[in-house]
Amino acid sequence: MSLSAGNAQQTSSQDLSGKDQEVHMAIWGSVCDKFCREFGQNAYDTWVSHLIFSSFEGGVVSLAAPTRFVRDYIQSHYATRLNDFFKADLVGMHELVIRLDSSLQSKHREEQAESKADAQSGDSAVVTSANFEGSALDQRYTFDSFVVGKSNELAYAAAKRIAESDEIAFNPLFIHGGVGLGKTHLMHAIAHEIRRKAPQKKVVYVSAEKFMLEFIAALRFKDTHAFKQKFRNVDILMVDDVQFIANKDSTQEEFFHTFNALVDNRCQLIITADRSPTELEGIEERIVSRLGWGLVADIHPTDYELRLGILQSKAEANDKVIVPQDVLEFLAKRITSNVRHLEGALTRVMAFAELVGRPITMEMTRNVLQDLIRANDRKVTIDEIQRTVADYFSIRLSELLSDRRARNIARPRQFAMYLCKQLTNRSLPEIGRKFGGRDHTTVMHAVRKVEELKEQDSQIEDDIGRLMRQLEG
Ligand SMILES: Nc1ncnc2c1ncn2[C@@H]1O[C@H](COP(=O)(O)OP(=O)(O)OP(=O)(O)O)[C@@H](O)[C@H]1O
Repeated sequence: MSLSAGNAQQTSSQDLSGKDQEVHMAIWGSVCDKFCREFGQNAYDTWVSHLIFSSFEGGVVSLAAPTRFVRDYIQSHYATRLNDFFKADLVGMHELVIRLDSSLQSKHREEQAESKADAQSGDSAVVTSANFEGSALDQRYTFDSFVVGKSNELAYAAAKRIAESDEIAFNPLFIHGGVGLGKTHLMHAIAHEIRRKAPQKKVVYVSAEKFMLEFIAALRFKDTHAFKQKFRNVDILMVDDVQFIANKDSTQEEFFHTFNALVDNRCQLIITADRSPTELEGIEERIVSRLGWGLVADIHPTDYELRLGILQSKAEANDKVIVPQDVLEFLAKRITSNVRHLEGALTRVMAFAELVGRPITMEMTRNVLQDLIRANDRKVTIDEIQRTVADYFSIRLSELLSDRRARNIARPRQFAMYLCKQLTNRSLPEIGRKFGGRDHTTVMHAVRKVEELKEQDSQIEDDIGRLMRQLEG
């Protein structure tokens, strides 16, 4: 992971010295690295890159932020995870403090002014070619490196069509799917391909978060004209993770007008989100309906064959260590959560083998990946729970999901909701939606009811125990 401008290495030298400083710099670098992996380069560039590592004293890590806005945002959105990352690397660390250091402000302002001037001149620091503006593109994310399977073939075909065709076949292209399944990869691949084939076309790729931040900056600098110019004067606009603008009213207003202007001018829009347009919460209806105007392509969770294909292509791209086929198969079988974790697992095993200078074996893989394998083993899906509960009580799945209130159907339904809450990370509204669009209060009621029943009735406790073992086993 490359960290831009070497910011990860920034520390306040007056507080640290010699070997300590080296160690702390390395740890800060590793924390930034983990942050990038979890939240992405955009979030890093926008927020964490402005922090300075000040000190580590008496178990307290102190970071400095240049402005109150940056500090508060990081505090409320990322501090918990930063804290976890530090704790994993820094023995004896028990608290993270982010303080305001106004002496950093002038530097921060200079950087902002620079990037603003760059944006206006079309020569921003993150511009990667004459026709490309926005956030930096990852060079690895191309169509060639994207492995196609059943779960992503529609999104892949649509992305290819947009990259290769001069006509607008559908507008917008809306790609949605769970975390780490390749949405950003496909967007970058489109941008690379257009850059290669039609260098005269102007392409802007931006995360929805960056879109919002630039909009806020434009309002602050009273420069919305430049903002509009940048986002409306393009051939192709790509907005990644649009769910981010949920409940951000002014940004949605601006996004709405940008959307309309681009569609009116017959410019291509490509948008991604973690769920379908109709499932987006906190986004205005007029935007939701527009998001569904063109082609909505979803990327489903990967199947075994696709995971193995991805692993094989990544292993082949590495010429330093050989990864045996049984290890690839083992990973494809056991790491099912998402492609980012799958890649991370392979990278970890390869890095370990390279460091210790030994060939990769199954035993080494199991040892190195203990935690990941355990985390994946616990993963159960809502669909599996529904099927298992329906089978257990000998009712049809359609009955379980229906509105029927008869006790022999309603009770298993409550059991299934309870198990979803216990065995998955899904929120109550998400669980409700998977049970025929029920409200989150219904799920909450079911969870409480089953908890009560378990206390009162040993048969029910027994049933729940058996179902849990069946699902986890
Ligand atoms: N089909 C695939 N072939 C090859 N690599 C893939 C595939 N799908 C995902 N990846 C890789 O998995 C990683 C995560 O993908 P990406 O960042 O595109 O996910 P995402 O869907 O945008 O996730 P998020 O919702 O977190 O933004 C990337 O390194 C990407 O290259």
